[in-house]
Amino acid sequence: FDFTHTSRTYVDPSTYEDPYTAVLQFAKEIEYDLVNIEQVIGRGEFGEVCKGSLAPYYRPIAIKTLKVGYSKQEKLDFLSEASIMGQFDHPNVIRLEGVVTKSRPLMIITEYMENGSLDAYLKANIGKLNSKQLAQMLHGVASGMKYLTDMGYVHRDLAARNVLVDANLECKVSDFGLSRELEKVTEEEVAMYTTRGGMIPIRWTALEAITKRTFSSSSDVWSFGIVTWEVFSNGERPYWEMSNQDVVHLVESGYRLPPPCCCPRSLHEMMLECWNCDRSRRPTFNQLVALLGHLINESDLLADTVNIRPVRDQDDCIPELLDLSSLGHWLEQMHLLHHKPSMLRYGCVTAEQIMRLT
Ligand SMILES: CCCCn1c(-c2ccccc2C)cn2c3c(=O)[nH]c(=O)n(C)c3nc12
Repeated sequence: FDFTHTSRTYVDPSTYEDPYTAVLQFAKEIEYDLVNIEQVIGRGEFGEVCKGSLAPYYRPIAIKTLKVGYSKQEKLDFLSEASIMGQFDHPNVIRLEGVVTKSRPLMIITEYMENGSLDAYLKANIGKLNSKQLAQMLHGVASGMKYLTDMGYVHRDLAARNVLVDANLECKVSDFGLSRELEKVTEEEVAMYTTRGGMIPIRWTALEAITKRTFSSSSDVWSFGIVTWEVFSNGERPYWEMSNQDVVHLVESGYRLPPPCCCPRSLHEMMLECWNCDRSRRPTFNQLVALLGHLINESDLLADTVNIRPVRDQDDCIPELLDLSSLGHWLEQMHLLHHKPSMLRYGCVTAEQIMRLT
């Protein structure tokens, strides 16, 4: 037995018959009067997400509330998220402050992340983050996922929308539901298969998890590859407007997302490793943390981008031109040229270049 590796294993809250016992086992009950709700910052399916502060020090907090009229199952899922979060203690996993269960509405209270969810942050900061900063953000996500894997927790919904960003651009894994909050996955993304009554967001989920419902830390690694693509694509939607059906067929036939505009070759290679159809051949989060750490410390991370930056005068702010041979080739192979409009929004190719593709 390896005594050096003392990882506490995560306890599935559904092993407790009473959800209240589970949540108070892992979460601190907070006095409702100490919670100051300041403003609504998001809307979950179960209720609102608010920014607030916690007396007596008025530390900034985020609060998830469970709306009145919730079902028994919704209460179970709501409390189980707190029971799960309360077991974790890592700088790259959102920290639980406590819960309000002795008054209504039920609340889950966490540390406050000033820069919100990663997908929204990327869309709001297009072109402002360099490859090294993006790789550092991914290093944080991978570190959080390594910790969760060591704790024996499989996330099943790792996506940029479920990662939060603090004031120092530190990224923290969030969203520990047992079933998935619908509003995060549109109806169109709901797969036919579900595991425990939850919904599966197809374009982030490993093939074997979609077809055989085998979720594992290796299927979380596949999702991490998709998050890497999102991070280097300014929060672009994976597979653009393609239908779920197309995504599954495309991936089953071995196709993979192309390198994002201005993405270092090493990062796209890492994505492809995460998307190996044989899950035993994918890297572990341990290896991903080490690889990203190495790339960040290597000074020339920027050097090996996939796209050749044309020599332009300084004030020219036109983004990198895509290496169209790869993009055009990829689109052609998949007869996806009808996705031209979305490629234009993609921000790296011009209309005239797309026309040249046809
Ligand atoms: C993807 C997470 C959505 C809900 N949520 C949470 C959160 C997440 C899980 C349990 C409880 C809470 C309050 C913190 N924060 C935050 C935050 O700290 N800062 C933010 O700006 N936003 C939008 C947040 N949204 C949340």
